[in-house]
Amino acid sequence: MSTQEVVICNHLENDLQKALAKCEHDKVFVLTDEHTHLFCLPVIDKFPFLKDAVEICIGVEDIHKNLETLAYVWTELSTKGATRHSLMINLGGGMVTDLGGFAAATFKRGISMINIPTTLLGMVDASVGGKTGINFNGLKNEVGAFYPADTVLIDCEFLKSLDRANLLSGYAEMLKHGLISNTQHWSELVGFDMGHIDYVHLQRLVGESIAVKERVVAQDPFEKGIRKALNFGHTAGHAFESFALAVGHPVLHGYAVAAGMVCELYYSHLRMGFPKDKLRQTIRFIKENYGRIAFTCEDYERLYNFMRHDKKNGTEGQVNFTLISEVGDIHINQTATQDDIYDMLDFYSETMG
Ligand SMILES: NC(=O)c1ccc[n+]([C@@H]2O[C@H](COP(=O)([O-])OP(=O)(O)OC[C@H]3O[C@@H](n4cnc5c(N)ncnc54)[C@H](O)[C@@H]3O)[C@@H](O)[C@H]2O)c1
Ligand SMILES: O=C(O)C(=O)C[C@@H](O)[C@H](O)[C@H](O)COP(=O)(O)O
Ligand SMILES: [Zn+2]
Repeated sequence: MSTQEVVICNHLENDLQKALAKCEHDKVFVLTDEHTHLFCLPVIDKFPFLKDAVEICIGVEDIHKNLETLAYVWTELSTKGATRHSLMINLGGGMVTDLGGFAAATFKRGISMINIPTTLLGMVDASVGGKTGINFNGLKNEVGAFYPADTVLIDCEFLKSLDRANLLSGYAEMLKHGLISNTQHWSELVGFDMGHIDYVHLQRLVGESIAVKERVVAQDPFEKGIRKALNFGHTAGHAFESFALAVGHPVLHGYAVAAGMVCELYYSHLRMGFPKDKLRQTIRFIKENYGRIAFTCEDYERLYNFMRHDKKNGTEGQVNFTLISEVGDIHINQTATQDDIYDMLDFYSETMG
């Protein structure tokens, strides 16, 4: 996989101009969604070097991360003169960078791409590392490609217009990075006051979080092994997310991952001896900030069936998890039975009230 440059910006206009100069291109397309069109596009569309850029705007949130939207983006590229030498700027959260990334990966077999993430989740996770894709057949990220952006530009100024729920959603992935990295980073994250956000402190934590992700991706870009650490909380989390979407009460990705981490930390404690005090402290933080995902024991089989589609599963049809025996001590390819999974769901329901 080609290398990707992540730039923490101190002057977005200059940094974007440099990133564009690195990729020879004939035409620039800017992908936005209806919110980033309003809140974020005005920051960049005044840059003189973007005066001829063509905007493609799509609907918001995961309900639009689908084949129909992807086909719309392909159509816009095709009819508005994109060539193999065109360049796409994805300006948005993970939904835009995932779908836009997959559009860029596939249009004429691949055009250049720059990510400008505008959500916390986009900055610390989705825009970095090359996973792109769409939801399909009711399943999260069922179709996609590894296709890293040439450059990722991080400008935390965009966070000023982001609502609290989406800040928390991104923070859940930061907490995941804490759990898979080191106790000091984890401890700072669970001690952070989400009630009164200190943006200067948050910006430093963003930089550290991106570094955790970059380190893991550099070791295993195609998720053959250790990259599965970045999927901690996602076997259960994606099942919650797909289930919530299917029953018509979508939840934000990070909220589903936070719930998934409760289940998978509990199982890490049972199977791997993850320490009880850290389990309690992490769950307390999640309970206070994220509340509970709604499901009953009648839904267990459906949730289990979603987990059977997880990409980390082996060939034998078992459900695989990434577990941790301590903060930063990662155990990939850990199988759980259907009973184990029902036990995790019982634990979640009892603990989260
Ligand atoms: N590729 C990866 O490695 C990876 C990692 C994590 C998550 N994801 C995917 O990312 C998606 C979630 O991304 P997300 O949480 O960024 O959600 P999102 O992209 O849906 O954005 C959340 C909301 O915030 C709005 N928004 C974006 N920037 C804004 C700003 N600066 N000000 C105001 N509003 C703004 C969006 O329009 C949207 O309504 C999911 O599809 C998830 O599966 C991918
Ligand atoms: O970058 C990775 O690797 C991740 O797993 C990051 C996750 O936070 C992210 O949600 C990713 O999109 C999940 O991918 P999937 O392969 O489980 O669909
Ligand atoms: Zn995720």
